[in-house]
Amino acid sequence: MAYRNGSMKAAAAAGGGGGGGVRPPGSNIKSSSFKSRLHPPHSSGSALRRSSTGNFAAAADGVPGRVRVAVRLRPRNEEELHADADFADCVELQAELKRLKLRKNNWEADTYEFDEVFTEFASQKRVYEVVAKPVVESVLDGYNGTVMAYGQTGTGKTFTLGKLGDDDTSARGIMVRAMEDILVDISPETDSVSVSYLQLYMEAIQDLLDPANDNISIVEDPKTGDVSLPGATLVEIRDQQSFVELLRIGEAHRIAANTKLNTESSRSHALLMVHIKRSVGRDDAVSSEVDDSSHLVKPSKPIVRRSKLVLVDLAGSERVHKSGSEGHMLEEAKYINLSLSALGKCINALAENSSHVPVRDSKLTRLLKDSFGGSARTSLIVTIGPSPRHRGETTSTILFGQRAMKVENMLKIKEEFDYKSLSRKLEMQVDKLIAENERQQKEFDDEVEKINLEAQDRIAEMEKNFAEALEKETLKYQMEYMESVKQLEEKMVANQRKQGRDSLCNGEGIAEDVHDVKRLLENEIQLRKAAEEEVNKLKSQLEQFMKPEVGGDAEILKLHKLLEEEASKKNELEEQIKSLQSQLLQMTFEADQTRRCLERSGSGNAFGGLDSLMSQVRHSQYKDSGYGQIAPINTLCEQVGLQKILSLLESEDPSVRIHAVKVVANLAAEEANQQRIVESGGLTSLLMLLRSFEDETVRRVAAGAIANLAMNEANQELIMAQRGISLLSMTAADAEDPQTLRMVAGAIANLCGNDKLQMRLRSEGGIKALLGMVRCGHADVLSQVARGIANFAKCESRAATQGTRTGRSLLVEDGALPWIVQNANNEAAPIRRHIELALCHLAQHEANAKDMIGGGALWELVRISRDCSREDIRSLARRTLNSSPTFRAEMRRLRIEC
Ligand SMILES: Nc1ncnc2c1ncn2[C@@H]1O[C@H](COP(=O)(O)OP(=O)(O)OP(=O)(O)O)[C@@H](O)[C@H]1O
Repeated sequence: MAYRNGSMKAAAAAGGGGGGGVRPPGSNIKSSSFKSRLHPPHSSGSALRRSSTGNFAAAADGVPGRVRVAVRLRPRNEEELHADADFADCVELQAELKRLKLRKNNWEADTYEFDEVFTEFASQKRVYEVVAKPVVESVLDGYNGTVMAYGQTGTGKTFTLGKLGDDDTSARGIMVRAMEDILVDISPETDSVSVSYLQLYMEAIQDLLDPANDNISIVEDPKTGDVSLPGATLVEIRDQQSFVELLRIGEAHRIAANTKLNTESSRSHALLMVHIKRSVGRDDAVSSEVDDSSHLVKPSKPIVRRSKLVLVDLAGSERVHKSGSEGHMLEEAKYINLSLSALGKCINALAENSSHVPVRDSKLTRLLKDSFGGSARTSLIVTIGPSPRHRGETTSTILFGQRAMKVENMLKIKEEFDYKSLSRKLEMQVDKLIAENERQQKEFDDEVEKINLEAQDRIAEMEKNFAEALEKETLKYQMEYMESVKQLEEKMVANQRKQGRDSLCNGEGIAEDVHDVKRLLENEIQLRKAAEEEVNKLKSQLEQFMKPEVGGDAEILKLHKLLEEEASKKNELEEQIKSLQSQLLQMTFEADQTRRCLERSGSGNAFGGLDSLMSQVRHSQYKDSGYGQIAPINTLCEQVGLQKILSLLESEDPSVRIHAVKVVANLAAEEANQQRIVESGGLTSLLMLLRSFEDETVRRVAAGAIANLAMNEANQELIMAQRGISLLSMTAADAEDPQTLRMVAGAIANLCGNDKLQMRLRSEGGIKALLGMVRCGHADVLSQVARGIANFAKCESRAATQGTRTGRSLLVEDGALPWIVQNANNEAAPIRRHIELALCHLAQHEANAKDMIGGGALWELVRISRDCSREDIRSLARRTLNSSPTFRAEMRRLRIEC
């Protein structure tokens, strides 16, 4: 067994990468491998990538990568089986040792070591996986790659690279299998694959996908040295089927010829260029412009890797005398050989690290500039035939492969920013930001609206509270004022009573009373001051409220109005105080007058001398007792005579007077007797009895009799004419017994129902007498008082309707309203009923409306209109409220519906 010479050994040793070159037997020959021991950066981790053991670290600076070379032996063809039947193959393969022995003769052989040695039995699959797959993987990782077949014509270059395997998929060549792996690995959403298919024929580059395009220029990037063919058709590949179709089209356009050595001899170099563009996002490479937007997802900076896989099916080198090429085919052969020879020279130069590599000698070397000594990962498969007849060509091929193994490439990854993709991503980001901004703006607007509404609600509530507080205060001061007036009036009545009772009234008592009244006035002045202070307080609250942020102009105007009303009420109070002061002066004057008058007249006994009648009365009583039954009063009257009975009313004997008054009262209860009693002077006598302070019974019975007489309209006028109202008022002020008061109140109540007596009754203190009696608190008394007020109000209302009366009610003027309002909801039904009617009558007169509103009567009227158990009163109240403009306006203001 022969070995190659020493110079080859040295060259092989210098080849690096742990492989290649001829090694002497027993020397430390390392088995080379197509599989690199380096791993590429940014591996996508696909199944395809996992099969790779390539290592391409430090891609930016490039990693060294020797050209890998495999040799493939074609099986003997038909012709060789016959022609060389008696001869052994010119090569002997030791595949497991990756060695090839080239026989020089029967006893001598040269041994060559390759990165891989494929016997004639090697499958297409294995050839692909060993030779091409590592390159394909590198390309998918972003490196350029070249797989090239070189060999004598007819040795299986096209078979190895371009076989489509239509009928037998196991026969598929490297081109088909490479694309299958590429399509499996890439992501259709972010990556793209496109191909161009060209042939270099007689130094012209023709587009196999568009044969008319037959003079494509080679463009070299002066900076990077990258080679490109911008004029070539570039077809994007989406599926395997369309790719195979493309190959079929290209194959159909490839120039081939029938030579002696190959019936389908390719007459051109074919180059399939597969361009891969892959997007690789990098989270660590975020642009500073978006760093501030921490709430946003940072867009990764889009990186694109562009790589290129070049699959080269070289035309076969041929000895023209063997191939039988002549004429045009000879020309073709010359071009083929010329370009292959140029390729060989370049590889020699590169293998020997020559400073000059004659790349420009042919288009083939220009096209493959990157594949040998460039930045691509390159695999070369050299195909050989077994025939000893072609030993020379086989040797030449093997030596070409050996030299190629010494060529060192510097693998570089090509990455660039994908500005288009970045722009798209940023646009999406901007859209998101705009949408987010709009959402936040809407949220903000909604929030502002909500706050506005809440503020309005709060202002409305404050307004309401303020109005309520104001109203409450007003009411409070009015009540206090009324209370003061009442006290004054009580005092006045007490004075009257004292004047009437004490014949010798001395100046000291009056002075005391005057002093008391003055004290009350001082209290009143204090109250007025308190009211003024309250008004000032309200004013300051108003000023506070007038601040722009609290209330608007309308609110301020409203408050002004309320203040004005408050001030006018205060003025009214002052007026009333003045009036009370003048009344006090009048009272003092009258008291003096009365005292003087009494001093002048002295006291006397107007009654007497009726003993006989008395005995009859006593007898009558006795008879009643003795017979067990009461004799009818009328019978007594007939027997004794009315005149006689009436005269007994003035008897000096108190017991006689009592019996006599009882008799008269019983008679007065009969309507038929009333006129006779009055005509006979009974009314006068009865009125006089009211003065008999010493006996409550006499006064009570007399008052009852007067009350009965007062039921008759004619008698009412007589009672009034005889100053009966003054006497009744006096009794009302003085009496303590509820029954006496009930009788007096009943009598006055009857008088109140007379239209003609209204003014006089009032001027003689009838209303005040009525009101004075409420101090008693007895329901019977209160009921009579309420009845009197209702009667009076009814007459007033009638007079107002008839136009005979104007101005506000005398009841109101005499201060009846607070008591009326206070008792409008009295639990005793008779009292309540009379007062409800009184309120309705008062309300019918528009002049009373303002006082009634001020006094709180409106609320009672509204309640009556809603709750009164009697339908007629309910509807009367409703009608009354609705017919009064003042009430209507107030109800609108208070948002009350009736
Ligand atoms: N490994 C192989 N196994 C079986 N048949 C093969 C093998 N290699 C080549 N052949 C056959 O040999 C013949 C020639 O092969 P092919 O056309 O691929 O050679 P070539 O090197 O491309 O020739 P040329 O350079 O003239 O184009 C074909 O019929 C092919 O089928």
